[in-house]
Amino acid sequence: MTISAETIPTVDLSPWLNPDASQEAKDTVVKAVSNACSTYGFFNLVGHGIPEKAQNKIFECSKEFFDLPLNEKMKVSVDKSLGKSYRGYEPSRIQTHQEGLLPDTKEVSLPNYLRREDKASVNTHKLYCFITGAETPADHPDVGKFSTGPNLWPGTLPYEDFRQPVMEYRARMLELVGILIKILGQGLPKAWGYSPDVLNGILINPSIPMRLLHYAPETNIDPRQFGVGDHTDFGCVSILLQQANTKGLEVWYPSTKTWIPVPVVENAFVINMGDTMHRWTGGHYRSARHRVLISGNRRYSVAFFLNGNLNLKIKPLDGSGEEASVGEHINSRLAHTLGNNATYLK
Ligand SMILES: O=C(O)CCC(=O)C(=O)O
Ligand SMILES: [Fe+2]
Repeated sequence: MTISAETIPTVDLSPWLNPDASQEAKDTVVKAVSNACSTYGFFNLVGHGIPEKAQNKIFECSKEFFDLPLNEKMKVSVDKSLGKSYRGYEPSRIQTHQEGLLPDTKEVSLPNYLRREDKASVNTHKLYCFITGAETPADHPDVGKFSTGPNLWPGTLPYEDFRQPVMEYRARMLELVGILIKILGQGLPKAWGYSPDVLNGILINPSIPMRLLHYAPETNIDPRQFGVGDHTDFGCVSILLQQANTKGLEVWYPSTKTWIPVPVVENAFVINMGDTMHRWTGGHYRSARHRVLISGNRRYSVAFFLNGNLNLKIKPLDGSGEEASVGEHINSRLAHTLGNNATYLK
Protein backbone atom coordinates (compact mmCIF):
# COMPACT_ATOMS: atom_id res chain seq x y z
CA MET A 1 0.00 0.00 0.00
CA THR A 2 1.48 3.36 -0.98
CA ILE A 3 1.47 6.17 1.51
CA SER A 4 0.07 9.40 0.11
CA ALA A 5 1.72 12.79 0.34
CA GLU A 6 -1.69 14.11 1.44
CA THR A 7 -2.00 15.26 4.98
CA ILE A 8 -5.01 15.94 7.13
CA PRO A 9 -5.81 19.60 7.87
CA THR A 10 -5.03 21.52 11.03
CA VAL A 11 -7.77 23.80 12.36
CA ASP A 12 -7.16 26.66 14.78
CA LEU A 13 -10.01 26.99 17.29
CA SER A 14 -8.76 30.18 18.93
CA PRO A 15 -11.04 32.65 17.06
CA TRP A 16 -14.05 30.67 18.26
CA LEU A 17 -12.88 30.95 21.88
CA ASN A 18 -11.96 34.62 21.67
CA PRO A 19 -14.90 36.85 22.73
CA ASP A 20 -13.37 39.72 20.73
CA ALA A 21 -13.06 37.80 17.47
CA SER A 22 -15.27 38.91 14.58
CA GLN A 23 -18.19 36.83 13.33
CA GLU A 24 -16.26 36.37 10.13
CA ALA A 25 -13.34 34.81 12.01
CA LYS A 26 -15.73 32.46 13.83
CA ASP A 27 -17.37 31.51 10.54
CA THR A 28 -13.95 30.63 9.17
CA VAL A 29 -13.56 28.10 12.00
CA VAL A 30 -16.95 26.56 11.19
CA LYS A 31 -16.00 26.27 7.52
CA ALA A 32 -12.61 24.73 8.29
CA VAL A 33 -14.10 22.13 10.67
CA SER A 34 -16.94 21.31 8.32
CA ASN A 35 -14.63 20.92 5.31
CA ALA A 36 -12.20 18.75 7.24
CA CYS A 37 -15.01 16.50 8.50
CA SER A 38 -16.69 16.12 5.14
CA THR A 39 -13.44 15.56 3.21
CA TYR A 40 -11.31 13.50 5.58
CA GLY A 41 -13.37 12.92 8.73
CA PHE A 42 -10.17 13.78 10.59
CA PHE A 43 -8.27 16.93 11.57
CA ASN A 44 -5.72 18.23 14.04
CA LEU A 45 -7.10 20.88 16.37
CA VAL A 46 -4.88 23.63 17.77
CA GLY A 47 -5.77 26.81 19.69
CA HIS A 48 -8.12 24.76 21.91
CA GLY A 49 -7.02 26.35 25.19
CA ILE A 50 -6.27 23.09 27.01
CA PRO A 51 -2.98 23.64 28.84
CA GLU A 52 -0.03 21.42 27.98
CA LYS A 53 0.25 20.68 31.68
CA ALA A 54 -3.10 18.87 31.56
CA GLN A 55 -1.98 16.92 28.50
CA ASN A 56 1.27 15.87 30.17
CA LYS A 57 -0.58 14.91 33.34
CA ILE A 58 -2.86 12.43 31.59
CA PHE A 59 0.16 10.69 30.07
CA GLU A 60 1.74 10.51 33.53
CA CYS A 61 -1.45 8.86 34.79
CA SER A 62 -1.35 6.45 31.90
CA LYS A 63 2.23 5.43 32.60
CA GLU A 64 1.46 4.99 36.28
CA PHE A 65 -1.40 2.68 35.49
CA PHE A 66 0.30 0.56 32.85
CA ASP A 67 3.43 0.26 35.00
CA LEU A 68 1.40 -1.46 37.73
CA PRO A 69 2.05 -5.18 38.16
CA LEU A 70 -0.30 -7.28 36.04
CA ASN A 71 -2.08 -8.70 39.08
CA GLU A 72 -3.00 -5.14 40.20
CA LYS A 73 -4.29 -4.27 36.72
CA MET A 74 -6.30 -7.49 36.59
CA LYS A 75 -8.05 -6.47 39.84
CA VAL A 76 -9.81 -3.82 37.73
CA SER A 77 -10.16 -5.79 34.49
CA VAL A 78 -13.26 -5.19 32.35
CA ASP A 79 -14.82 -8.53 33.33
CA LYS A 80 -15.15 -7.09 36.87
CA SER A 81 -17.22 -4.14 35.69
CA LEU A 82 -20.85 -3.97 36.67
CA GLY A 83 -23.32 -5.38 34.13
CA LYS A 84 -22.64 -3.97 30.69
CA SER A 85 -20.88 -0.84 31.97
CA TYR A 86 -17.55 -1.88 30.39
CA ARG A 87 -15.00 -0.13 32.58
CA GLY A 88 -11.46 -0.90 33.67
CA TYR A 89 -8.46 -2.68 32.22
CA GLU A 90 -8.78 -4.31 28.83
CA PRO A 91 -5.80 -6.56 28.15
CA SER A 92 -4.40 -6.93 24.64
CA ARG A 93 -6.07 -8.89 21.85
CA ILE A 94 -9.64 -8.74 23.15
CA GLN A 95 -11.05 -6.79 20.22
CA THR A 96 -10.65 -7.92 16.62
CA HIS A 97 -11.59 -6.07 13.50
CA GLN A 98 -12.06 -8.36 10.58
CA GLU A 99 -12.15 -7.16 7.04
CA GLY A 100 -15.02 -8.12 4.77
CA LEU A 101 -17.63 -7.49 7.46
CA LEU A 102 -21.18 -8.49 6.69
CA PRO A 103 -24.20 -7.30 8.60
CA ASP A 104 -25.00 -9.57 11.52
CA THR A 105 -28.49 -9.95 12.86
CA LYS A 106 -27.96 -7.41 15.63
CA GLU A 107 -26.55 -4.74 13.34
CA VAL A 108 -29.24 -2.15 12.73
CA SER A 109 -27.77 -1.79 9.27
CA LEU A 110 -24.19 -1.89 8.06
CA PRO A 111 -23.34 1.29 6.21
CA ASN A 112 -21.45 1.05 2.93
CA TYR A 113 -18.35 2.71 4.29
CA LEU A 114 -17.85 -0.29 6.59
CA ARG A 115 -17.64 -2.70 3.69
CA ARG A 116 -14.07 -3.42 2.72
CA GLU A 117 -12.76 -3.88 -0.79
CA ASP A 118 -10.15 -6.43 0.26
CA LYS A 119 -11.56 -9.26 2.30
CA ALA A 120 -8.56 -11.38 3.11
CA SER A 121 -6.69 -10.13 6.11
CA VAL A 122 -7.57 -10.23 9.74
CA ASN A 123 -6.35 -7.34 11.85
CA THR A 124 -5.86 -7.92 15.50
CA HIS A 125 -5.65 -5.22 18.13
CA LYS A 126 -2.39 -5.16 19.96
CA LEU A 127 -2.86 -2.58 22.62
CA TYR A 128 -3.76 -2.28 26.27
CA CYS A 129 -6.50 0.00 27.58
CA PHE A 130 -7.86 1.47 30.74
CA ILE A 131 -11.45 2.58 30.26
CA THR A 132 -13.42 5.11 32.29
CA GLY A 133 -16.82 6.67 31.80
CA ALA A 134 -19.16 9.03 33.61
CA GLU A 135 -19.07 8.06 37.28
CA THR A 136 -22.50 6.49 37.83
CA PRO A 137 -23.07 5.39 41.44
CA ALA A 138 -23.90 1.73 42.06
CA ASP A 139 -27.41 2.62 43.35
CA HIS A 140 -28.39 4.61 40.23
CA PRO A 141 -31.47 3.08 38.51
CA ASP A 142 -29.65 2.73 35.15
CA VAL A 143 -26.52 1.20 36.57
CA GLY A 144 -25.31 -1.88 34.70
CA LYS A 145 -26.95 -0.82 31.47
CA PHE A 146 -24.63 -0.52 28.46
CA SER A 147 -21.78 1.94 29.17
CA THR A 148 -23.36 2.99 32.50
CA GLY A 149 -21.86 2.28 35.90
CA PRO A 150 -19.18 3.04 38.44
CA ASN A 151 -15.58 3.28 37.24
CA LEU A 152 -13.05 0.73 38.46
CA TRP A 153 -10.12 2.45 40.14
CA PRO A 154 -6.86 0.69 41.01
CA GLY A 155 -6.62 0.63 44.80
CA THR A 156 -2.85 1.17 44.88
CA LEU A 157 -2.83 4.53 43.05
CA PRO A 158 -3.56 7.55 45.27
CA TYR A 159 -6.73 9.51 44.45
CA GLU A 160 -4.92 12.77 43.71
CA ASP A 161 -2.35 11.07 41.44
CA PHE A 162 -4.74 9.11 39.30
CA ARG A 163 -8.48 9.23 39.75
CA GLN A 164 -8.68 12.99 40.24
CA PRO A 165 -6.52 14.00 37.23
CA VAL A 166 -8.20 11.39 35.00
CA MET A 167 -11.62 12.79 35.86
CA GLU A 168 -10.35 16.36 35.44
CA TYR A 169 -9.10 15.52 31.97
CA ARG A 170 -12.49 13.97 31.13
CA ALA A 171 -14.19 17.18 32.26
CA ARG A 172 -11.96 19.25 29.98
CA MET A 173 -12.70 16.96 27.06
CA LEU A 174 -16.42 17.21 27.76
CA GLU A 175 -16.20 20.97 27.53
CA LEU A 176 -14.24 20.78 24.29
CA VAL A 177 -16.58 18.29 22.67
CA GLY A 178 -19.52 20.57 23.54
CA ILE A 179 -17.84 23.32 21.53
CA LEU A 180 -17.18 20.96 18.63
CA ILE A 181 -20.82 19.82 18.54
CA LYS A 182 -21.91 23.47 18.31
CA ILE A 183 -19.51 24.10 15.44
CA LEU A 184 -20.53 20.91 13.65
CA GLY A 185 -24.20 21.90 14.00
CA GLN A 186 -23.44 25.26 12.38
CA GLY A 187 -21.45 23.58 9.61
CA LEU A 188 -24.30 21.40 8.33
CA PRO A 189 -25.57 22.21 4.83
CA LYS A 190 -27.83 25.27 5.09
CA ALA A 191 -30.13 23.74 2.45
CA TRP A 192 -31.25 21.15 5.01
CA GLY A 193 -32.85 23.97 6.97
CA TYR A 194 -32.05 22.79 10.52
CA SER A 195 -31.38 24.97 13.52
CA PRO A 196 -27.64 24.96 14.35
CA ASP A 197 -28.44 23.29 17.68
CA VAL A 198 -29.92 20.20 15.97
CA LEU A 199 -27.03 18.02 17.25
CA ASN A 200 -27.21 19.23 20.87
CA GLY A 201 -29.38 16.33 22.15
CA ILE A 202 -26.33 14.11 21.90
CA LEU A 203 -24.82 15.95 24.88
CA ILE A 204 -27.66 15.23 27.31
CA ASN A 205 -26.40 12.60 29.74
CA PRO A 206 -24.01 11.19 27.15
CA SER A 207 -22.12 7.91 27.10
CA ILE A 208 -18.43 8.76 26.80
CA PRO A 209 -15.94 5.97 27.19
CA MET A 210 -12.45 7.36 27.57
CA ARG A 211 -9.54 5.04 26.92
CA LEU A 212 -5.97 5.40 28.12
CA LEU A 213 -4.14 3.45 25.42
CA HIS A 214 -0.77 1.78 25.58
CA TYR A 215 0.99 0.20 22.61
CA ALA A 216 3.87 -1.89 23.87
CA PRO A 217 6.97 -2.07 21.67
CA GLU A 218 7.15 -5.08 19.39
CA THR A 219 10.21 -6.85 18.09
CA ASN A 220 8.81 -9.45 15.71
CA ILE A 221 6.06 -7.75 13.74
CA ASP A 222 3.67 -10.02 11.86
CA PRO A 223 2.36 -8.05 8.84
CA ARG A 224 -1.20 -8.93 9.86
CA GLN A 225 -0.63 -7.47 13.30
CA PHE A 226 -1.70 -3.90 13.99
CA GLY A 227 -1.86 -1.83 17.14
CA VAL A 228 -5.45 -1.22 16.14
CA GLY A 229 -6.66 -2.78 12.90
CA ASP A 230 -8.54 -0.93 10.18
CA HIS A 231 -11.76 0.32 11.80
CA THR A 232 -14.12 3.22 12.21
CA ASP A 233 -15.11 4.66 15.59
CA PHE A 234 -18.65 3.90 16.70
CA GLY A 235 -19.86 7.13 18.23
CA CYS A 236 -20.22 10.77 17.20
CA VAL A 237 -16.94 12.58 17.84
CA SER A 238 -13.58 11.22 19.04
CA ILE A 239 -10.86 13.37 20.59
CA LEU A 240 -7.43 11.79 20.59
CA LEU A 241 -4.24 12.94 22.26
CA GLN A 242 -1.11 11.40 20.78
CA GLN A 243 2.16 11.16 22.67
CA ALA A 244 4.89 13.44 21.24
CA ASN A 245 7.56 11.88 19.02
CA THR A 246 5.53 8.79 18.19
CA LYS A 247 3.83 7.65 15.03
CA GLY A 248 1.55 4.93 13.79
CA LEU A 249 -1.91 6.43 13.30
CA GLU A 250 -3.11 6.44 9.68
CA VAL A 251 -6.38 7.39 8.04
CA TRP A 252 -7.81 5.93 4.84
CA TYR A 253 -8.49 8.50 2.15
CA PRO A 254 -10.85 7.01 -0.44
CA SER A 255 -10.16 9.62 -3.15
CA THR A 256 -6.55 8.52 -3.50
CA LYS A 257 -7.06 5.04 -2.00
CA THR A 258 -4.13 5.59 0.32
CA TRP A 259 -3.38 5.57 4.02
CA ILE A 260 -2.50 9.06 5.21
CA PRO A 261 -0.32 9.29 8.34
CA VAL A 262 -1.78 11.48 11.07
CA PRO A 263 1.29 13.27 12.39
CA VAL A 264 1.65 14.35 15.99
CA VAL A 265 1.21 18.10 15.79
CA GLU A 266 2.54 19.99 18.79
CA ASN A 267 -0.14 20.88 21.33
CA ALA A 268 -2.90 19.46 19.13
CA PHE A 269 -5.76 17.03 19.53
CA VAL A 270 -6.82 14.77 16.69
CA ILE A 271 -10.56 15.05 16.10
CA ASN A 272 -12.46 12.48 14.10
CA MET A 273 -16.04 11.61 13.29
CA GLY A 274 -17.57 8.24 14.22
CA ASP A 275 -20.24 6.03 12.67
CA THR A 276 -23.13 7.57 14.60
CA MET A 277 -22.31 11.04 13.29
CA HIS A 278 -21.82 9.66 9.79
CA ARG A 279 -25.17 7.98 9.86
CA TRP A 280 -26.93 10.93 11.45
CA THR A 281 -25.63 13.39 8.84
CA GLY A 282 -26.21 11.03 5.91
CA GLY A 283 -22.42 10.74 5.45
CA HIS A 284 -21.89 14.50 5.30
CA TYR A 285 -19.47 14.19 8.24
CA ARG A 286 -17.41 11.14 7.35
CA SER A 287 -16.53 8.36 9.74
CA ALA A 288 -13.15 7.55 8.22
CA ARG A 289 -11.42 4.20 8.47
CA HIS A 290 -8.19 4.40 10.41
CA ARG A 291 -5.60 2.11 11.97
CA VAL A 292 -2.54 2.21 14.17
CA LEU A 293 0.68 0.51 13.10
CA ILE A 294 2.89 -1.02 15.73
CA SER A 295 6.61 -0.51 15.87
CA GLY A 296 9.65 -1.10 18.00
CA ASN A 297 8.70 1.96 20.06
CA ARG A 298 6.28 2.27 22.93
CA ARG A 299 3.37 4.64 22.35
CA TYR A 300 0.69 6.13 24.59
CA SER A 301 -2.45 7.88 23.43
CA VAL A 302 -5.70 8.94 25.08
CA ALA A 303 -9.00 8.56 23.25
CA PHE A 304 -12.23 10.24 24.34
CA PHE A 305 -15.25 8.89 22.47
CA LEU A 306 -18.44 10.94 22.55
CA ASN A 307 -21.00 8.24 21.82
CA GLY A 308 -23.87 10.48 22.86
CA ASN A 309 -27.17 10.00 24.61
CA LEU A 310 -27.86 6.30 24.18
CA ASN A 311 -31.65 6.69 24.10
CA LEU A 312 -31.56 9.38 21.45
CA LYS A 313 -33.25 8.30 18.24
CA ILE A 314 -31.34 9.57 15.28
CA LYS A 315 -32.76 9.87 11.81
CA PRO A 316 -30.43 10.88 8.99
CA LEU A 317 -30.75 14.66 8.69
CA ASP A 318 -30.62 14.49 4.89
CA GLY A 319 -33.69 12.23 4.97
CA SER A 320 -31.70 9.32 3.52
CA GLY A 321 -32.38 6.47 5.95
CA GLU A 322 -33.99 4.83 8.93
CA GLU A 323 -34.18 6.00 12.51
CA ALA A 324 -32.03 4.12 15.05
CA SER A 325 -31.12 4.63 18.67
CA VAL A 326 -27.54 5.63 19.42
CA GLY A 327 -27.26 2.88 22.06
CA GLU A 328 -28.37 0.01 19.83
CA HIS A 329 -26.04 1.10 17.09
CA ILE A 330 -22.98 1.38 19.32
CA ASN A 331 -23.65 -1.77 21.30
CA SER A 332 -23.95 -3.86 18.15
CA ARG A 333 -20.75 -2.41 16.67
CA LEU A 334 -18.80 -3.09 19.87
CA ALA A 335 -20.21 -6.61 20.21
CA HIS A 336 -19.14 -7.26 16.63
CA THR A 337 -15.49 -6.40 17.32
CA LEU A 338 -15.47 -8.32 20.60
CA GLY A 339 -16.60 -11.57 18.94
CA ASN A 340 -16.48 -14.36 21.51
CA ASN A 341 -15.50 -11.86 24.18
CA ALA A 342 -18.86 -10.10 23.85
CA THR A 343 -19.94 -11.89 27.04
CA TYR A 344 -18.54 -8.79 28.79
CA LEU A 345 -21.53 -6.93 27.41
CA LYS A 346 -24.21 -9.43 28.46
O1 LIG B 1 -4.22 5.35 19.47
C1 LIG B 1 -4.59 5.91 18.45
O2 LIG B 1 -3.87 6.70 17.85
C2 LIG B 1 -5.94 5.66 17.87
C3 LIG B 1 -6.74 4.65 18.60
C4 LIG B 1 -8.04 4.37 17.94
O3 LIG B 1 -8.24 4.58 16.78
C5 LIG B 1 -9.16 3.84 18.74
O4 LIG B 1 -8.94 3.46 19.91
O5 LIG B 1 -10.29 3.79 18.22
FE1 LIG C 1 -10.37 4.62 16.38
